[in-house]
Parts: sequence; structure tokens; C-alpha cells
Amino acid sequence: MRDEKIHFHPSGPLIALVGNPNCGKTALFNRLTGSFQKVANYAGVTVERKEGRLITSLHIALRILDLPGTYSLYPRSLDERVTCDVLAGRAQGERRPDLAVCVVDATNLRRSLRLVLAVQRQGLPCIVALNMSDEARLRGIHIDEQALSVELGIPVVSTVATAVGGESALRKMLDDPAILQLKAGPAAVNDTADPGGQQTHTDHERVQAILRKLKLDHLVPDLKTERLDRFLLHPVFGPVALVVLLFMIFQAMFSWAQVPMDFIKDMSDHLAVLVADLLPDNWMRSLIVDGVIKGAGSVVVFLPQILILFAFILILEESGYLPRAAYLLDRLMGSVGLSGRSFIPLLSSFACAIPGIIATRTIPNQRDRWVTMLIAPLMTCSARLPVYALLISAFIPQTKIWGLFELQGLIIFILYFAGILGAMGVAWVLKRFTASGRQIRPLMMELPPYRLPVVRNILIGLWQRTQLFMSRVGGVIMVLTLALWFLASFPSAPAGAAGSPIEYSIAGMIGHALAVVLAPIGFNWQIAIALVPGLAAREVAISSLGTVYALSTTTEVAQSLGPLIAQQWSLPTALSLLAWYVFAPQCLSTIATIRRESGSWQLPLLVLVYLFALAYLASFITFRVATALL
Ligand SMILES: Nc1nc2c(ncn2[C@@H]2O[C@H](COP(=O)(O)OP(=O)(O)OP(=O)(O)O)[C@@H](O)[C@H]2O)c(=O)[nH]1
Ligand SMILES: [Mg+2]
Repeated sequence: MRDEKIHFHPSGPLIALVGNPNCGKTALFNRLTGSFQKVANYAGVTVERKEGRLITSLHIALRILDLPGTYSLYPRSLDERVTCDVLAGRAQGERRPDLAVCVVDATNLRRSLRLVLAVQRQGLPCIVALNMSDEARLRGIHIDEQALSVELGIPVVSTVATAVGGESALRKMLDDPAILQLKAGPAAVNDTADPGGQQTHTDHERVQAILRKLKLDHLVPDLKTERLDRFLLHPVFGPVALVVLLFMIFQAMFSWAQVPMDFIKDMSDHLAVLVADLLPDNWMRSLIVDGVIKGAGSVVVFLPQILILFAFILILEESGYLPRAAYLLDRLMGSVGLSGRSFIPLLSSFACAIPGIIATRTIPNQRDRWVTMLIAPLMTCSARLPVYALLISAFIPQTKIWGLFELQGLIIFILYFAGILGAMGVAWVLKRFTASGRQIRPLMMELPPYRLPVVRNILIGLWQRTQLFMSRVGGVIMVLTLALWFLASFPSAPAGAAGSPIEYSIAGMIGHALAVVLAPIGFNWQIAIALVPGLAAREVAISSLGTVYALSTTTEVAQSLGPLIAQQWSLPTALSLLAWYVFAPQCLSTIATIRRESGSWQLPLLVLVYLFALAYLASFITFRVATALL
């Protein structure tokens, strides 16, 4: 997945949204600027600064900056440093903000106000947006805005970033040009050199005094969340619930997706027949039918499964369950030398390793961050799904076990599990090699309240996924598939040649050469051809197989890829290819991202080498064992 571009508007007053993690800065940013940045119910979603524009009623263009959340101005991780640098005017290519909007979680004033005091000491003009005021009201927390404003000496407004118009009070305040003339308090000298010292103590005292004045110094428990956690974080029921939940997701991916998948397949088959009838029988027809329609169709068919997986991931993200899963798995992760901090980056990697690798910026410990980057590509990203689904539906019968579980869903669960197990194994080996890996680092992670997912956010998330997927199909997948079609079609077979023409083409020759190396793991030359473009993006292997088989079969009848490979491959070959896909580094963008995030070539090269070695080994064992047993 590509990272969203930063829109850059060079002129206009600069306003920064600052606050603790998960207080609703991005939700507020999206409302103010009409953007669609990622919002989710856990700390550490935003890891980079993002810019948007707000036009006031007087037609002044304000530049709004969304920043990563931070607990203090003493940064401990890379994402927190981004925020601290922006506030201090040290960020590269960015001037100091003209105004800081301190976004405050109204249900947790005690912690939020400490950051407000620290921002004020930076010598920046500030205002406070009391966000989540709806939740505060529901929990019986009544905050007197006026009194808080007097205590802090800066303007205070209430907002509800999740409600339409919930940002209007803040918008109105920003509409007033006078807000940009606000005077800042005096900047403290050398404030950032005082982690945990005298200043922190003074701030704590001051926050206590303010809360006492506002009659908010008693803790208001979140009963609903506590009740749910008693079950979901229970030492026995908790892990059981987690496994059941994950298992159900994979079951749903297979049973719900069938109808829309059949529909897409029918449509693309019809289109292929229609276009084939319309065009004269020449290379152009082959390019359009075999290259474009069959190539793209064979990948698009997996969109429903990808969307079902994402719907579940988005719901889990919005509900606040994810950090709980991290908590449940913390002990397990500790046993392989990782902290629960690595959980969310690794979990994001199930969508795509790239945002997962970027999310490692929230991990303060450098060693843990590198290990997480090393193993992130082993998490089964959504691009593997088409490959898994194709092979599984071709080779695994659609039966139920004990009349309950779909066998196909069970196999995909096992494949995901194999990736996780591989990652844990690698982390465990790395723990042996590094002394700091053997230290126990306690998990300090906030558990947010449970929230009902906002349907609109889920729909936007799914729409963005669809766009991304289709642009991949139309972009990199199409280009590589067409390139493969050319390589697989030329030079054409000599007159009177036996065998299919593709065997005489450049791709055929490359495939035959590679097949020598790949024969011990059960791959034939057709698979060898498809793996090469599949190195750039995994799904391309599917469209490439589609093209290769469309060009190598002599039958006129359009046959879909699944039944075709079921006829031509043995079951051990299919299983070996599945094992290959669990481990092999089949994505150039991931390698490029590891290079960028680690700042060196060492880590990406290590990833390439160890993943290839692991994939070859896994496929070899799978193929040999399956051949012996089946
Ligand atoms: N009820 C309620 N929920 C809110 C409000 N504002 C945000 N949320 C929810 O709070 C969660 C966090 O929102 P984000 O906008 O991602 O928070 P953030 O401050 O950007 O978080 P980081 O990027 O991790 O620092 C999401 O689940 C939002 O839907 C609000 O005013 N009321
Ligand atoms: Mg955010």
C-alpha cells in the first residue's frame, strides 16, 4: 500500500493539532479539512505529519497539521519526535506553527492537561478543543469550559469529532482572525531537558489544583468497558475468544465471498467471449483477451474476499479490541524476545507489510523495531490472498468438517498461522543472538474504551481499499501482465514445431531455465515463469499464470484457471507453492520500505536472503513429505 501523499500548501497561517494518542486529532482534522486520513481506536495510528486546508468564512486559507499523538514533549519514539520537532520549529522544511490546537480527551483531563501545560511553555499561542465531549457527558463528567479557560488562560471549546457538525465550535473560533493574534505565554528555557524532573512534578500539582477547582478530581470509571474487559481479558476466556474470533473471520472469508466471486468471474468470462467474438483472430485479440481481460479478471475476482477481511480488520480497529489482543499476546511475544508494542505494526502487516513497517516508528527500542521490520513480511498480507484462494479452491474440496467448519477456511487459517509461527521462530532465533533481546520489557500500552464502530468510517475504509486494489490491478499488475504476455508470445514458434508456442518464447526459455532450480521443490516451468513478475507484486503471479496457461493450452474453449491447474499440477506441487507463498519475499515495495525506514541496505538484504532461504526450505519439505505421503 502506498502512503497517502501530504498535500502541501506553502502559504497561509499554520495550525497544528496536538494531543495525547487516541484523543481524536485525526478525526477532527478530517472534519476540518475534508480529508480521509486513517482514524482508529488505539494509540499510535498517525505516525507522520499530515497537512490539510481549511478555508475560513473570511476566505483565509489555514494550513492544518495533523500530528502523531504524544504523552509529553520528551520524545521516546520516532513518531513522538515528529510532533516535538514541529512544535519546537525544528521540523525539516516546516516553519513553527502560528497556533497550537491542543486536542484534549474530555474523559481523561488529568493526563491531557499536563501536555497542554507543556505546549504552553513552548511559547506557542494555544487553544483547547475539549474533544469526546459526548462520551464525557454520557459518563456524567461535566466540564465547565469557561472555568477551564480561566484556569489555563487560553480559549476552550467543546468538540465531538465523530458527529457531523461536531467541530463547529472550533471552526467558528478559527474563523475569527483575532485567534491568530493570540499572545503566547513566555517560552521556558531548555524545557525538553527535564524528563521526569521538577517541572513534571509542578505540572502534576497544577493539574490537580485545576481539577479540584472544576470539581473533577474524582475518577469516573468506564463501567461498560470494565465489564467487557472482565471477560475479554480473562486469562482463560480471553485467549479462547481471540482464537475463535480469528477463526470465524477466515470462515466468513470463504463462505460469504462465494456469490460475489462467482458473479465477477461470470462477468469477466462473458466479456472475454464477447470481445473474442468481436475481434479478428490475430495477436491483438490474444493481447486483449488473454493478456488484459483474463489477466485482470483472474485477480479482480478476489476483491470480495479481501473486502470481507478488511471489514473485520476495520471493525476490530474501531472497536478498541486491538490493544487488548496485544495485551493477551504480550507474554507469548515476550517469550520470543519481542514486546507487545510490536503487535500493532505486525497486525497492520496482515493488510500490507508497508504500513506495518512504517508503524514500527511507534516502537521506542531500536532493536525491537528492527526485529519487527524483519518479520513483518511474514505476516500474511492481503496480496497473498488471491494466490491462496486460487490454489485452495482448485485443490481442496469444498466440504465441511464435522458439518461445522469449511475445510477451505481451515486451510487458510493454517497458512496464516504458518506465517505467524515462522515470524515467531525468526524472532526467537534473533533473541539468541542479541543480548538486549533477552531483556523483559514490560508493555506500557493504553487500553482505550470500547466504541461502536462508525459505519461511515468502515465504508470509507472499504472504499479506499477497493480503489487501492483496482489501481494496483490497473497499474502494476496490468503492466507486468502485459509485459509477460509479450515475453510469452514472442518470438513465435517455428513452423511445424511440436508443443505449445509459448515454449519457444523468451518467457518459455526463462521458465525452462529456472525450472531446473525449482524442480526439487516441485515447480514446473509455467510456475517458474509466473514467479518472476510475481516478485514485484504477489498477485501478478495469478494473472501471469492466467496468461501463461491461456497461451499454452490449445483448446478453443475458454477455461478458467482453477480447474486448469487442478488438471495439470499434482497436489504436492500445489501445497509446495502454498508453502512458498507463506515465506517468499514476493514484493519489491516492501523491500524498498525496509530500506527507507531502516536507513541502510543491511536489513532489506537480510530480509531478501533469509526469506528466500526459508521459502525454499519450506517448499522442499512440503513437497517431499506430501509426495511420500499422498
Ligand atoms: N465518541 C467519540 N469518539 C471519538 C471522538 N473523536 C474521535 N473519536 C474516536 O476516537 C478514536 C481515535 O480517534 P483518532 O482521530 O484516530 O485519534 P488520534 O488522536 O488521531 O490518534 P493517534 O493518531 O493514534 O494519536 C476513533 O475510534 C474515533 O472514532 C469524539 O469526539 N467522540
Ligand atoms: Mg491520528
